[in-house]
Amino acid sequence: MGTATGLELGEAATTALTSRYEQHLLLPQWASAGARAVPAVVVTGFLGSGKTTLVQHLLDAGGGLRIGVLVNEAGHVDVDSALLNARQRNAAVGVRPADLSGGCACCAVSGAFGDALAALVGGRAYQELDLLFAVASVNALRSDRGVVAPWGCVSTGLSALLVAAAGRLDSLPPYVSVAGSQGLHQHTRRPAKCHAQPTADVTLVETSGAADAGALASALAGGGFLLDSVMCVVDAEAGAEMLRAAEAEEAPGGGGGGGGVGGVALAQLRAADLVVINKVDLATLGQISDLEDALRRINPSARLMRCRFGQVPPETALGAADAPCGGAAPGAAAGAVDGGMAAPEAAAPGGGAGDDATVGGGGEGFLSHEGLVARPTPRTGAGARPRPRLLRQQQGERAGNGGNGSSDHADRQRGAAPAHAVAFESVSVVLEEAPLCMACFQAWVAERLLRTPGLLRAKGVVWLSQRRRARYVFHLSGRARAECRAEGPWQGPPATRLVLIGQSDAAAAAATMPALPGGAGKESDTTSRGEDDSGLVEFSAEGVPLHGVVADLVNAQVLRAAGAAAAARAPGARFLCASGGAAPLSSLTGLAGAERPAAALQVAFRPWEGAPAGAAAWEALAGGAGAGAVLRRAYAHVTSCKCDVVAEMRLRKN
Ligand SMILES: Nc1nc2c(ncn2[C@@H]2O[C@H](COP(=O)(O)OP(=O)(O)OP(=O)(O)O)[C@@H](O)[C@H]2O)c(=O)[nH]1
Repeated sequence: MGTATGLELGEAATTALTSRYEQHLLLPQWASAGARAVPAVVVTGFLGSGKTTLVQHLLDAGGGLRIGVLVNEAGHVDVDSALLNARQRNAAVGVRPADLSGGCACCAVSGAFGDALAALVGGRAYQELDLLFAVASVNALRSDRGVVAPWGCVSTGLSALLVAAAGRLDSLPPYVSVAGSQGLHQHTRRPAKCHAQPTADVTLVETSGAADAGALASALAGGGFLLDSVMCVVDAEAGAEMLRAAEAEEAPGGGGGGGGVGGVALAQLRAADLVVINKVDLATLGQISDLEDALRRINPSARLMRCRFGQVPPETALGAADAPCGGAAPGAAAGAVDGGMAAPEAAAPGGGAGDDATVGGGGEGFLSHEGLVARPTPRTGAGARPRPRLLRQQQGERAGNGGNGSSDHADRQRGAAPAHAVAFESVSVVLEEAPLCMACFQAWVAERLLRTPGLLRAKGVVWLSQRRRARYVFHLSGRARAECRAEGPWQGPPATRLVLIGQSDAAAAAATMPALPGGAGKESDTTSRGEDDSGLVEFSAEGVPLHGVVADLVNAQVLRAAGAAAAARAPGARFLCASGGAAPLSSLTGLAGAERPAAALQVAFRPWEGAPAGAAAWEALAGGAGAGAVLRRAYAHVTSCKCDVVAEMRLRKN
């Protein structure tokens, strides 16, 4: 099945996950559990690093496995489950949302999470499902409160077969106990037991990027779930810089005390069994190499794995704690750091040649799952299974050695505020009455969101007047990279719902929208009118990819040229949206450039005095040196070659 990024999953990938799962069930600790415990994987990572993207990939790769997902979300607008649901072929089922309000949610998360787990395994709908896709939304921030989102499901039949084959029949006594409201060390408090028939094969737990995974892991481990491993996703482009700052902050005299952004990131990394270095398409080999050095310093025993768009080999979702530690697998080249995979295209150690080039798909030094031959991770001994690092840490802390991770919750026990509670604020923006003018939205993004210091993340869905029927998904993450793309029609009533997350009052500052409804800008007038296409130009480059044409590069050129031309002529007119087309939707990450192919691009111009409308505006702004010319130049050689592929370039006004 194609993903939103256009990357394909092979049958081998799904089979690999299934066979990894079978191996799990045959392990002695699972067989002797006396209950049908469900393996649980905690997926953590800093804000915007790509957790949802990775989880989505694993869901796509799930094949016959019934995978439940609990999403620990920041902010009261539950964006992540909406985003996941949007891409799922699942129907939502009617499990009543649970209110998780009250208290610092990361520290109250065990109780809330416990309730979510209990409901998960006890609900009637759950009993009827083959595969559960569960989303538990838990607020990890101070200002907003979370809710547990409705759960969705898909049906397959393979899992029952696997369970039977492994001798783990559903008639085994089911038992789930989840407990604790005070974080890592008190997971036996407030026991909440639920007798039910758990039928999910694997539970993936996605934490919000601001959350400490410890409380979630404790709740899982203290219940009928077996904590399999903790994965931490890191942004290849933004990661090294952030970790440098975090380590400096943590150093004696650094003044951080773990209460800043970096403290949360370090705690997450130290708890990880597997660190996924995501977004390698945006980073140079030098950046990735620096990042890997930092990661090995912070957590020498974690496995490291590079990928883009979360495309890890699906079977790594299970058994990360089993793999040989220390980064590189035996026999793998230095830098090719997957403990469980053969790696024919090993990354160049130390950055290698091409240090200045980003590491795109298949580029030098890039290690992706494509082309890799999956094989099971070797075990360290007959039946041996190392405990996930997080559990080892907790054990160490209880034994009084302090450990490295989860000092946040240790602080909490000593009465101090948890680190994340003082580090982040979230603000939700909900506009239901009218769609937004695309140009105004773009201007707000370019002039406000991208220029507010301390704003770490923004995401959500956007309702635009130029495309009322299309549901646009917006992300701002990493190094001020903004992306907005249409993802099909609205499933429910359209509305703009955004969550902004930042340090201190950055989110609140950024949320002011002078040019949007409710604000003071005159442009807001346009939103109350009908379909408004003034200033919007959609142009398509159809027929790509062509022989001899690198669509990614062409798109990057187009966007840069259009952005530069537009920005020079009209401030705020340089933000581009990708729209759906015949080709897979693409991700236009970055304001002025894109490294990924697009089927159709949109650019909207904020009206300015004397601006011509529509296509004329496009020509006025981008005409001579703009996108049209760039496209024509890029494809010029194709028409004169012997290829039977024809480049069709169009500038199309909506
Ligand atoms: N270029 C590029 N963009 C990526 C990659 N992976 C994810 N993204 C984009 O990064 C943005 C954030 O991705 P998410 O998966 O939502 O990140 P997240 O970690 O779940 O975010 P939070 O839950 O808010 O912490 C989205 O715009 C993704 O499309 C990648 O490998 N390369």
